[in-house]
Order: sequence, then C-alpha cells, then structure tokens
Amino acid sequence: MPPAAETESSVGDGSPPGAAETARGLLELTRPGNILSAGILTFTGSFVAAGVFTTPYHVLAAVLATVFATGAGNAVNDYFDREIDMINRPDRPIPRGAVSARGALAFSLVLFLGAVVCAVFLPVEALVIAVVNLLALVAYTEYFKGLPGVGNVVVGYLTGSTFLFGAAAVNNALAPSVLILFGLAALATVTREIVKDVEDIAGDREEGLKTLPIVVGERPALFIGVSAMVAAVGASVYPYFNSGFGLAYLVLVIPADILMLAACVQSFEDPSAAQKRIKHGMLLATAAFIAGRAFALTGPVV
Ligand SMILES: CC(C)=CCC/C(C)=C/CC/C(C)=C/CC/C(C)=C/COC[C@H](O)COP(=O)(O)O
Ligand SMILES: CC(C)=CCC/C(C)=C/CC/C(C)=C/CC/C(C)=C/COP(=O)(O)OP(=O)(O)O
Ligand SMILES: [Mg+2]
Repeated sequence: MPPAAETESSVGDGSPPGAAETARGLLELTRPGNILSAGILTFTGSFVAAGVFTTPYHVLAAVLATVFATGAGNAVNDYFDREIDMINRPDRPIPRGAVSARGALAFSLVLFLGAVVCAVFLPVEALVIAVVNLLALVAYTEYFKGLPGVGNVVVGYLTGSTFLFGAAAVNNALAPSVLILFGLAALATVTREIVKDVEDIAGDREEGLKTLPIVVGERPALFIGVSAMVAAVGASVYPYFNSGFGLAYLVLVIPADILMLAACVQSFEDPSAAQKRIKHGMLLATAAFIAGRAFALTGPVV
C-alpha cells in the first residue's frame, strides 16, 4: 500500500488539490459535527453545575478550548492513522490527497495552541483537566489506541470529561449531577469505541494494533461493550430520581437508551450501522441532559 503523501498532497489524477479542496480537507480533519457536539457537552456541564452563569466568560473560554482540543485531537489522529486509513477510510482528507500529512500535523498543532490559549483564562481545576486532556489527545493514537481496551477507555474518559471541564469552569466540577453525566458519557463512548474497533478490525490487524476485538475476539469484545452500555442505561435514571432533572429528561433519555441498546444488539451483525446509531442515541441523550436541567423540578439540581 503506497504511503500517504507526507509533504505534498495530490488528488485522484495526481494534480495538487485546489485551495478550496485543501480548505475543505482541513475542516473535515476537525470532524465538525464532533467539535460542535463536544462544545455542547462542555456547555451542558457548566449549565448543569451552575444554572444561570455567574462567569459567562469562563464558560465561553471552556467551550472554545473544547472545540479547539477536539479538532486538534481528530486532526492529529488522522495524521498518525494515515497508513491505517489508506485501508479503513481511503476517503478521508489525507489518504485521498486533499491534505498532506505534514499539513495535517501543522494544522493540529495550531488547534492545540488555540486550546491552550483559551484554557489559560480558566480556574485552575479546569486548567488541570485541559492539560491532562491535551496530553491524552496527543498520546492517544501512538500509545493508547493499540492497547486492548486502553484506547477505548481513554476516549471514553475524554468524552465524559467535557462535563467535568464545563463544571470546573464554573468552579463546581464535583457536583453529583455532573459526575453522573461524566459516567454516562464515558461508558457509552467506551461501548461505541469497541464497536468501531470491530468495524475497523481489518486495517487495525494489518497495522499490528492489539485492539480489544483483535486480542479477545469480536464477539467477546462486543459483549464487553454491551455490558458497559447496559450499566450506563441502568444509571441513566439517576439524574431524574436524585438530581432533580425534570420529566423532560425521562421523555428524551428513555428513547435514547432504547436506541443505544438496540444498536448494541445490531452491532453483532452490522457494527458499522450500529456505531452510527449509538451516536444518534448519544446526541438524543445530550438533548435530554439539557432539557432535564432547563426544566428541572422545583429546587436546585444537585
Ligand atoms: C446511557 C446514556 C444516557 C448515555 C449518554 C451518552 C452521551 C450523552 C454521550 C455523549 C457523546 C457525544 C455527543 C460525543 C461527541 C463528542 C466527541 C468528540 C466524542 C468522541 O468521539 C470519538 C470517536 O471515536 C470519533 O469517531 P466519529 O464519531 O466516528 O468521528
Ligand atoms: C475538554 C477538553 C479540553 C478536551 C476534550 C476533547 C474531547 C471531547 C475528546 C473526545 C475524544 C476525541 C475527539 C478523541 C480524538 C481521537 C480520536 C478521533 C479517537 C478515535 O479515533 P480512532 O480510534 O482512530 O477511530 P476513527 O479515526 O476511525 O474515528
Ligand atoms: Mg483514526
């Protein structure tokens, strides 16, 4: 398999991409849907932890830091994954020649710098989370992704940490309602990451990665993933009964739970469709968190 272009980029006919193709490729490297979702998760963490914001500029800085960090993590992941993606995802910007490997790396470094610039304005507890997360994002692909289950847990922590980060920006990172949202997002993300590893097993095996499905087998790995999702679904009623989230939360989170559990069953036959359906359920659950806090039962959310 010819290596992805390191310094020069060229599209299908060998000609260099135009400026528009390169710009589209750079935007695509950030995975815009993910950076938007991640920013919403951080905002939700602040919203759940503080309700009406006493420090709106800290919330804005935290949301922007999350957007930059997520974009940087996605871009540097595609840089390190450029050989695997020649097999698994040839349509991505680097393997298709829209962006050179070196260009993607430089772009990710600029985004990492943007995250740091935003994070330095935050309270120290939020700054600590940002530093840990940025180091984890740089190290993920090279050091954690190829270790069975470890990479899945790292991505699960990073996703769930957005709630902690938003809450830390308003000096309330350890609110029980925030901690439960962290756990729900982390567990559900671990499940989706395992399903994605089953989907990507061919390219990962060719690159010598020891992902969970490669080490323990696809079905045992999926059973581990389903167990994590069952635990998350079971815990998803906690915010309604113990944190003061209103009925609007249940009305939205129950369909989300059903959708994600159904996707887990589907993952044994069609992991590609299943991982996408899990993501849809996650987005519906995010709406449940926001609605639950917005229409909270009388009294504070704890
Ligand atoms: C049981 C229950 C109620 C769970 C709630 C789960 C929840 C709200 C999860 C939040 C997930 C979410 C909206 C994540 C968006 C932010 C993000 C960047 C996630 C990390 O994604 C890593 C993934 O490998 C990227 O792959 P892809 O999505 O295919 O680009
Ligand atoms: C709160 C702060 C400051 C940071 C958090 C940033 C967030 C939300 C990170 C979420 C996880 C994330 C974006 C990880 C980046 C690496 C990544 C894309 C992992 C999954 O990649 P692969 O395992 O290679 O799978 P694909 O490339 O096929 O998606
Ligand atoms: Mg990748």
